[in-house]
Amino acid sequence: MNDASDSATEFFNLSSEEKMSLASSNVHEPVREKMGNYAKAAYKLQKQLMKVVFESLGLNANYLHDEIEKGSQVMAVNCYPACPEPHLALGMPPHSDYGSLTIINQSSTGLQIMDHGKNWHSVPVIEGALVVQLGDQLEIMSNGQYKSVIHRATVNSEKKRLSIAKRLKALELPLQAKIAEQNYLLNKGITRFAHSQLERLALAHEYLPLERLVFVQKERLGAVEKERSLPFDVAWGDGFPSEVTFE
Ligand SMILES: O=C(O)CCC(=O)C(=O)O
Ligand SMILES: [Fe+2]
Repeated sequence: MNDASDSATEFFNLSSEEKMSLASSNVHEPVREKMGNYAKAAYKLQKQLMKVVFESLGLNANYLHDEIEKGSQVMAVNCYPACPEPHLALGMPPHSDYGSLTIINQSSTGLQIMDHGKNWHSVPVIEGALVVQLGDQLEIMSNGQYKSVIHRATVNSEKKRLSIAKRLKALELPLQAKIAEQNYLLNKGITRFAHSQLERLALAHEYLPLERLVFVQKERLGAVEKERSLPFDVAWGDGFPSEVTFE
């Protein structure tokens, strides 16, 4: 943990030229060693946590094993310089992460999460502790039993803040999870196809909380339905079977 934080600090203290000199397409270069070790350790932890989550849902601990192995891992190292007017600025706007699990290592307070009453709470920094956040994919997979947390990053007037966010997203949900996803989204008034479109939009625009995606989709759906007078699934369907049986 400390190695990764130190590497991030060292990196952001470099000049632009020095930063450029470290650019490479080889993720195994020695310069990446400390961060690479951290990424590996965080990935191991994420996989263990996914097992616990699946077990808590009454599923096999190895559920989605292959999809997780083949899924994507992104490590974002965020640097928020000190801001003279922190009440007027945000380091990162409110969003939920689109993957399953994110592990955050923050150098100082700044991460805030939103509760049901839409109040913001600061996540304390506890020496040696990491923050685990659930993302949209887990909310969808668990049919809403687990909630994707809406969070944001505030800035500080005196000191620069660093955070390392290690994200994990399973590749493609298998059929059973897709059914759950489809039902969940349908309950919210959104088709899976439209969700995937919106997910792409979210990726392109970096972040959009799930609730916001649903809202945007509903707005669009209203417009499309009016325009074409077609039933919900026909207007936005993706060929996903409406009835599937399991053994
Ligand atoms: O800086 C933080 O604590 C939050 C970072 C974050 O939410 C992200 O990278 O997705
Ligand atoms: Fe995030």
